[in-house]
Amino acid sequence: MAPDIASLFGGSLLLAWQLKNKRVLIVGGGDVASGRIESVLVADALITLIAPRAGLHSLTKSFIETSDRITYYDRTFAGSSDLVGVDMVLTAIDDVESSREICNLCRTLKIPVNVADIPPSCDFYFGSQIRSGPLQIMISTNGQSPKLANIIRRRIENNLPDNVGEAIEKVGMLRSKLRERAPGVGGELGKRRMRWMVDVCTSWEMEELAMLDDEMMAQLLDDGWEHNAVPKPQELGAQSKPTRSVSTMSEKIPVNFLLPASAGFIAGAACVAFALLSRRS
Ligand SMILES: C[C@@]1(CC(=O)O)C2=NC(=C\c3[nH]c(c(CCC(=O)O)c3CC(=O)O)Cc3[nH]c(c(CC(=O)O)c3CCC(=O)O)/C=C3\N/C(=C\2)[C@@H](CCC(=O)O)[C@]3(C)CC(=O)O)/[C@H]1CCC(=O)O
Ligand SMILES: NC(=O)c1ccc[n+]([C@@H]2O[C@H](COP(=O)([O-])OP(=O)(O)OC[C@H]3O[C@@H](n4cnc5c(N)ncnc54)[C@H](O)[C@@H]3O)[C@@H](O)[C@H]2O)c1
Repeated sequence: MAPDIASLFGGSLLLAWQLKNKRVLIVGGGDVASGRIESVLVADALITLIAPRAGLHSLTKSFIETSDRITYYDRTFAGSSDLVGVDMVLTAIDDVESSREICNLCRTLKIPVNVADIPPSCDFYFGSQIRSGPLQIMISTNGQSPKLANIIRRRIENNLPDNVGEAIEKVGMLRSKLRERAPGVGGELGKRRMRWMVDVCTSWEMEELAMLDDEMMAQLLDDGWEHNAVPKPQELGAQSKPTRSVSTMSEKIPVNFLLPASAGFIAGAACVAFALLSRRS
C-alpha cells in the first residue's frame, strides 16, 4: 500500500545507532546520568564521564568502579577541549545555562548532543527501553509524554512472549550458518536464501524457534535448505524446554549484560544491583 504522504511529518527518525568503541562524553553524574551510562554501556561504547565526585549517584559510582570502558574526571565541564575526539555528547546536569553552552559548542562542532530535559537542545531524544537478548524496543512519544512512554513500555512488556529474545538469537545463528553454506551477496542465491528464512520464521512458532540447537539447525539446513523445503520442528525431534524472560533497562537487566567481565566486576555488580533496585521507576 502506498504511504499516506500527507501524514509524513512531525516525527523523528528511529534507528539502532551503532556505538561500539565510539567515544561518548557524559557530563553529570546524578540519577539521570547513571541511566545514560547504562544505555551507552550496553552499546559497547567508550565513555568519558565528567562530574564532580561530590555529586555522584551511588549507581554512577558503581559503574565507574566496575567498568573498564569508563574514563572518569572528577571536575566540571571545561569547554571545547573536552569535546576533542568525541562522537556523541549526553549532558544530565542541574545547571541549565551550562547545559545550553555545552549544546551550542556541540552544534558548532557538529557533535550529536542530548541535553536531558531540554528538548530544543537535543539532536535526539532518549526513550523508554525494553531489551531481551538482541531484541531492543524503544517507546518514544517524541517529547510529548515521557511518563506515558514508561506506562506503554510496561504494557508491551506484559504482552511479549517469554522466549522472544532466545528465538531471535537462534534465528540469528541459523542465518549465519545458512550464509556459511550458501555465501555471497545478492543475485538468485540471495533471493532464495531470503525466501527460505522468511518461510522458516513464518511456519515455526516463536517457542519452537527458541528451542533450536546446533544439531537441529544442521538438520534443518540439510533436510530443509538443501531440498528447498521447511520441515516442521517435530520432524527434527524438537521437545519443549524452559524459557527465558524479557528485561527492561534499569530494572531487570542482568548487570553482566552491560559490563565486560573484568576484574572487580563481582564486587561492583552487587552494589549496582542494589542501586538498580532503589532507582526511580
Ligand atoms: C523515556 C525517558 C528515557 C530516559 O530519559 O532515559 C525520558 N524521560 C523519562 C522519564 C521522565 N522524564 C520526566 C518525567 C516526569 C513526568 C513527565 O513529565 O512525563 C519522567 C517520568 C518519571 O520520572 O517517571 C520529565 C521530563 N522529561 C523531559 C522533560 C522536558 C520537556 O518535556 O519539556 C521533562 C519535564 C521537566 C519539567 O517538567 O520540568 C524530556 C525528555 N524526556 C525524555 C525521555 C525525552 C522524550 C521521550 C519521549 O517523549 O518519549 C526528552 C524530550 C529528552 C530526553 O531527556 O531525552 C524516561 C522514562 C524511562 C522509563 O521509565 O522507561
Ligand atoms: N530526561 C529525564 O528522564 C529526566 C528525569 C528527571 C530529571 N531530568 C533532568 O536531568 C538533569 C539531571 O537530573 P539528575 O536528577 O541526574 O540531577 P542531579 O542533581 O542528581 O545530578 C546532577 C549532576 O550534574 C553534575 N554537574 C552539575 N554541573 C556540572 C558541570 N558543569 N559539569 C559536570 N557536572 C556537573 C552534578 O555534580 C551532579 O552529578 C536535571 O536537569 C533534571 O531536571 C531528566
